[in-house]
Amino acid sequence: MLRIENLHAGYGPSRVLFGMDLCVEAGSVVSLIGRNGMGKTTTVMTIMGLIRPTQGRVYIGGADMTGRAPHRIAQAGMGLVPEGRRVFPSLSVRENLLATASAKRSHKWTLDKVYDLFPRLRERERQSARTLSGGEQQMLALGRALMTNPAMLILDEASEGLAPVIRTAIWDCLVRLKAEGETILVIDKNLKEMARVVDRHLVIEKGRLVWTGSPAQLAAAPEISHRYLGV
Ligand SMILES: Nc1ncnc2c1ncn2[C@@H]1O[C@H](COP(=O)(O)OP(=O)(O)OP(=O)(O)O)[C@@H](O)[C@H]1O
Repeated sequence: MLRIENLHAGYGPSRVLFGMDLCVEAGSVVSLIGRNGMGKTTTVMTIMGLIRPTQGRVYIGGADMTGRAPHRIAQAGMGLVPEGRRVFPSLSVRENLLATASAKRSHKWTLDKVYDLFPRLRERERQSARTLSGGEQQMLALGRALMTNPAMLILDEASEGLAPVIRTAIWDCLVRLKAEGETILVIDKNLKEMARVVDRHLVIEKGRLVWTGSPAQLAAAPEISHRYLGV
């Protein structure tokens, strides 16, 4: 579904990615993990067309999408739940969800289906997004990404800064999405929760892929967690 090869990118003179590789097969859930500042968000921004790589390629569904504009990447099926949520604060919950709705690729995700996944959003349908709690805003950001009927979802730190009970609700939701066959790339720090849903971890260190394996393989290799994750 998504493949990046030998990606080099950064911010002006400051280089962050040094030959990053990554592959997410259709129907799988893959994590991108690594210490702070190693280039996870930069990888996502380059995939989404928000940063232009200086070298390397991004393939989506087999098509070379390197350097394409963000709206073209979204049309190609990438649904991003960005770090920091960024819902439209003055719009209602319902308006936020309808703002991104697209039935171009599939009709799978509708308002009703998102409300079934997150009943709290149905209850707060007419409330403006700015009045939602952090956890509810995160649910809204995820629901909004689903309303684009993406071929693949990317979640950047979706459970960051949320109360434990809300965090669990977000992970439960990812388990459900996986069971429905969604393809997901998830960036997070919570290895324990991720082990419930992730097929494969990808570990990034200084802008390149250094290790890949299942949650069980990672649990059996404490030196990897210690060296690359600082845990
Ligand atoms: N807009 C920017 N301009 C310049 N440098 C940036 C910018 N955004 C990020 N960086 C730098 O790029 C490097 C990689 O940052 P990135 O956000 O990709 O890391 P990350 O792995 O996602 O980390 P975190 O877990 O802290 O979010 C860091 O050194 C960061 O300071």
